[in-house]
Amino acid sequence: MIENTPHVPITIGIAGGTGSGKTTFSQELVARLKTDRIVYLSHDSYYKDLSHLPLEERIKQNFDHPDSLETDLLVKHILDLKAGKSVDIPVYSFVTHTRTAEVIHIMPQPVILVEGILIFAIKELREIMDVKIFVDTDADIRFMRRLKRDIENRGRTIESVYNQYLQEVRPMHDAFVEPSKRYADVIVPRGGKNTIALDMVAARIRSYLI
Ligand SMILES: Nc1ncnc2c1ncn2[C@@H]1O[C@H](COP(=O)(O)OP(=O)(O)O)[C@@H](O)[C@H]1O
Ligand SMILES: Nc1ccn([C@@H]2O[C@H](COP(=O)(O)O)[C@@H](O)[C@H]2O)c(=O)n1
Repeated sequence: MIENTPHVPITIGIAGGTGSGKTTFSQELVARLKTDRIVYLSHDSYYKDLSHLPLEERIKQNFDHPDSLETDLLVKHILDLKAGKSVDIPVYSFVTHTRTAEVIHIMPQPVILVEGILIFAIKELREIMDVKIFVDTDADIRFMRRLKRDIENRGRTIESVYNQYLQEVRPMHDAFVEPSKRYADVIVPRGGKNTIALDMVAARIRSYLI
């Protein structure tokens, strides 16, 4: 049950492991809704800038631990949007592990969609979500998707994806992401291809927007 009145923006969190289909699910949702009264924030945009470190040091960071993200800024941005203020979202590069010089200016809207692997694992974020959806996909499928995506889009080698997965991604998933599933209101198998779940969530948002 969503308790917000139409005057207070509603915040919907979409969590799940890396490669689970969070982005795909969010994009499908936005496409179904056919409205510009929704803003989309990814926790990924708030990775800390590592430009002060040489590249060989940047790649040694654990990007799957909560400390690698500037969560305070994401919380502030969500609260600002809820209060009717616009915000400037950082733009992050997964190739250089740095924030670019650009920002994306976002105006407040009645629906705030927030996505990220750790958003239910961090209390401050979890507590400002009105609806929590966890996209649940088997680890082997997630790894295969990630391998392809990281090589094609994030400038990685097969070896670097293997090593990062074994050293950081899998242990941090087990320590933080998987246990955070218990906080979800809805658990969605098959992610962005689950049309029943997408229709149900889209219908609930539509009724809120009327
Ligand atoms: N249900 C699906 N079937 C096949 N490929 C998918 C599916 N969901 C996502 N993908 C692909 O897997 C990759 C990772 O999906 P994405 O939505 O970006 O995951 P996440 O945001 O959870 O990391 C993308 O290349 C996407 O196109
Ligand atoms: N510089 C970085 C920052 C993050 N990552 C990885 O991104 C994953 C989270 O993004 P998804 O789109 O997959 O949910 C996370 O598992 C980090 O390992 C990275 O590789 N490099």
